[in-house]
Amino acid sequence: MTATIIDGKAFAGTVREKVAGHVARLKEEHGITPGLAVVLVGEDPASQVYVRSKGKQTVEVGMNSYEHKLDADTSEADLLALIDQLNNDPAVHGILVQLPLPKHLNEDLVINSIDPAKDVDGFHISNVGLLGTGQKSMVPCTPLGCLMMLRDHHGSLSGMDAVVIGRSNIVGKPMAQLLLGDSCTVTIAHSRTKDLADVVRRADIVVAAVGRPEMVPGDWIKEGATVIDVGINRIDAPEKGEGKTRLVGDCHFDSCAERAGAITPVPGGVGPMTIACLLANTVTACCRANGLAEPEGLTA
Ligand SMILES: Nc1nc(=O)c2c([nH]1)NC[C@@H]1CN(c3ccc(C(=O)N[C@@H](CCC(=O)O)C(=O)O)cc3)C=[N+]21
Repeated sequence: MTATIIDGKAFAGTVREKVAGHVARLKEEHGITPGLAVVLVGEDPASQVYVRSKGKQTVEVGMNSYEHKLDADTSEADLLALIDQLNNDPAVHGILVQLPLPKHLNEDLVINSIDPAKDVDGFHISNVGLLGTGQKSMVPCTPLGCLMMLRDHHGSLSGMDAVVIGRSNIVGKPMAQLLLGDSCTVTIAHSRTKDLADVVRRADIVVAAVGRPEMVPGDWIKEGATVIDVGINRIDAPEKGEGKTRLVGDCHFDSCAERAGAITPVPGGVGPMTIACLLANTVTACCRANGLAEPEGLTA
């Protein structure tokens, strides 16, 4: 079998169009412009790229973007004071604090100081609990993007065997909750899992989110399975010239594509959907804050 490529870049474009439509309606009918605040502490180059691209897309769909860049040695008190200010700013409907934070800052404390209603990353303990109990919450962007692509490809996911490789709070665990919510039989595998190859071979849906370049080979993939590759790893590419690099996923693309029924590429798969879902979550947060109907097709 040669896999269908799930084009996350194109799908993200359609999500952004939907978001733009809701933003236009919020402006015309209610005089409200959704606003997203992004806080970046320090100067990690990869984070700067991500924050810039996010700010650009926020403006492109008609929303307000507020960027706060703080020095790497910013104190916890100063960061918490900024979050408090954003929590109380009615023009700000979504707040994202770029992770990872510099070592001297307590990530859990910082995330849990964000108003859960503005927590467009869905990382606040309150949103984690709401998702785990099947209540309305803000859903983490990467898993939400993966779910949208899976639903689009399969329609119903009910009864499918899903294996999530990776148990992080930002991808693995919320992804498992969402798949369970769609009635999959869910296994969460990780670095201590015994016979990982055999566990993955049972899966109709494989979500790889470990951050290890090309660790899943094609012979782990059941014939016809759907592979969602969350990994974005930069590796050396001497074949492109000295000092050159390229992006690869957690799955070995060519061999997995030979066995899978469908697969997401890296780049152009989950990454663009993550940013599109951040915009979607901001519109959702804005609607909820104003007591308006949820935007259709943009929530879990
Ligand atoms: N609070 C917080 N929320 C996040 O959502 C968050 C974060 N912190 N910290 C960093 C990671 C990383 N992340 C990416 C999103 C999109 C691409 C993306 O669109 N990647 C392109 C490739 C980009 C390139 O060429 O380098 C692609 O996969 O096609 C990458 C990385 C969000 N993150």
